[in-house]
Amino acid sequence: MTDTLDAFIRGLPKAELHLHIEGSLEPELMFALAQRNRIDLPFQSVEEIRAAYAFSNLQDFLDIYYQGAGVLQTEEDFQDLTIAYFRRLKADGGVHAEIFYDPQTHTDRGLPFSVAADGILAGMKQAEDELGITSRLIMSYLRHLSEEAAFETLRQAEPYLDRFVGVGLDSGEVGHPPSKFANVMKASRERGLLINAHAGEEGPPAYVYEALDILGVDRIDHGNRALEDQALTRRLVDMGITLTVCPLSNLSLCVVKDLKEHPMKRMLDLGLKATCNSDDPAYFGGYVGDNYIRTAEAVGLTRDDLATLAKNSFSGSFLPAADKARHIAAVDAYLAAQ
Ligand SMILES: Nc1ncnc2[nH]cnc12
Ligand SMILES: [Zn+2]
Repeated sequence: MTDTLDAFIRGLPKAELHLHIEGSLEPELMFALAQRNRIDLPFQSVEEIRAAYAFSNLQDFLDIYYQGAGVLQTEEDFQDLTIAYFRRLKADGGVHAEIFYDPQTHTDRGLPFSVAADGILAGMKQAEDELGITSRLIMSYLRHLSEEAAFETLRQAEPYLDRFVGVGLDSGEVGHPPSKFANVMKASRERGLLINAHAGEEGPPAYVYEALDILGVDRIDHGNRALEDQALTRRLVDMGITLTVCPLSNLSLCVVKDLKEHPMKRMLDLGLKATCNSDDPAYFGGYVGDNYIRTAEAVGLTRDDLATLAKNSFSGSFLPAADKARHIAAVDAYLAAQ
């Protein structure tokens, strides 16, 4: 990889559309918050934490990720976590982000609903004021829990609904198909929320069909396994559905064995609206810029491919049409200036 491609990617204006804020908790901050909140961690050092980040599948990762989130106790903790992420995004040329958080991970350990929500929203405002980065917040339902528990989360979220752009569906996919959440997703949509679902990360193409047909999703998170089904792939292309693809996550969680086998290039060549994202960057070895760079290296993305990814990140965002057009024009202007 030449330095020039690295610089080209970091300067390319982009949005991140698939980021779990709890997944941006770096070991250093985990240690600092554990100390601040007098919480014992089962690790003696930052190096020991990083050494534990060797996953063979999604569940391996989730076990450590939910444990790590336990150090987040106060609004200030969530604000510190959030602004730290946006500083990284700024360094990678990010100008907008639509971020997930998992309310149930926090309410289930006794925090009031307001603590995480207010802290993250404060961090997002700080990012806009200090860094000029805009953002939107998406609350995700944990799919290993019941639909009833998701309904309870929607009830608790009632005072915040004007500050959430949408809902998501995450956590362990296999055995928890989108159809399990049909009613709560319908209720969420009726409250004006846009619908996202992780589908086709580890789960089969049938889960992607369910996300489309039963949930009526506005975006699919991951979507890799849709490529196993030609008719489904064609449908995603025809519908222009945005896929929030996460290459380094896919590598860490063994969705692909080698980054050289990653389908990103194939997705673009097929005309899918793929975007490039980091998912849980503190756990998967890279933020959004690293995801662009390492994928470009591994599968041979051209500058035009990279610009397409950046444009897809804006066209697939939940921003108003005029803002999308302004950001896409900025990508074209950036390309023309090279
Ligand atoms: N990659 C992922 N898949 C499902 N749930 C998640 N929660 C955080 N990251 C996730
Ligand atoms: Zn995810």
